[in-house]
Amino acid sequence: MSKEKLLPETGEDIHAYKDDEHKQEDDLEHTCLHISEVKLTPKISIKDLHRYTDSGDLILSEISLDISAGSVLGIIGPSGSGKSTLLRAINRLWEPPPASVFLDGKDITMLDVISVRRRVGMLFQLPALFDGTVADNLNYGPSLKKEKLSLEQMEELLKYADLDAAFLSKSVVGLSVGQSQRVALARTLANNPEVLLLDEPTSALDPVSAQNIEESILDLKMQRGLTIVLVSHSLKQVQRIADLVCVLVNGNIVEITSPSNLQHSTHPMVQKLLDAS
Ligand SMILES: Nc1ncnc2c1ncn2[C@@H]1O[C@H](COP(=O)(O)OP(=O)(O)OP(=O)(O)O)[C@@H](O)[C@H]1O
Repeated sequence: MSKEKLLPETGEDIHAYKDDEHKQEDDLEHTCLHISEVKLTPKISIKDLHRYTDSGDLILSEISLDISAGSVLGIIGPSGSGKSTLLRAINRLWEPPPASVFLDGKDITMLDVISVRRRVGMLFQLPALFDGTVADNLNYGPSLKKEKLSLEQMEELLKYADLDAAFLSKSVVGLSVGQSQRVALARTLANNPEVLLLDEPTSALDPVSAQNIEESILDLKMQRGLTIVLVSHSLKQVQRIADLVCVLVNGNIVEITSPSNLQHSTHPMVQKLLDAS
């Protein structure tokens, strides 16, 4: 139906119509603003995060960065530069100062810690599994919510972790470090996290398994829309899979850039990392 046919005949009503039209435009503007605001809110936002040891030594200094939803942030830097400490702040493995780490715009110190850890899953460098079978381990998180994974779901989780379905009935005792690390990845994914924190997830893997895990990380981003923060010692790995690279040196961010731009960095540590890679 055309607008002309809808126009009322009296002047007063015309104003009413125009007001209505403006209201609709305003509503539309509001909706658009709302949608763009939602899109612009980073999944994780870190503002002036700092940490000192009990003896007053600096571990992290004034760290600020935003991580977009559905992206992979790679964190690299020399040993002891604060990478794991930064990662651990994001799911409150240590308590960051108030208003320094935000999840979907909410200060994580104001959220229930269990729900933060469910939404933000973490895979440790040396993961500890519970006694029992691989299936028991996968079901641990869901069982806390009185849920049980189907065989199909468990197989899918193992696939992301580059493990064969035959592992489900195996006891975790006797698994190699690399296999344990992959079971731990599947167990983390079983909680359906929105964010995945990975602390050197391929450090104990052979090159082929490492490549498969890298592909899984990209699948998790593309298929499940996960936001992923990856700490790695391999600059090449970060360049292969990250959307953004953050370089930490002595607890400070010295560079945040795209993987392709990293080579243009003038920071000596970045040059050193590039030369060594
Ligand atoms: N709870 C703590 N108490 C005292 N010192 C700490 C604590 N946590 C971390 N540190 C120190 O802070 C520094 C950064 O440690 P962190 O593990 O974050 O570094 P990293 O970059 O992940 O190192 P790596 O690459 O070797 O794993 C190190 O010097 C470490 O000894």
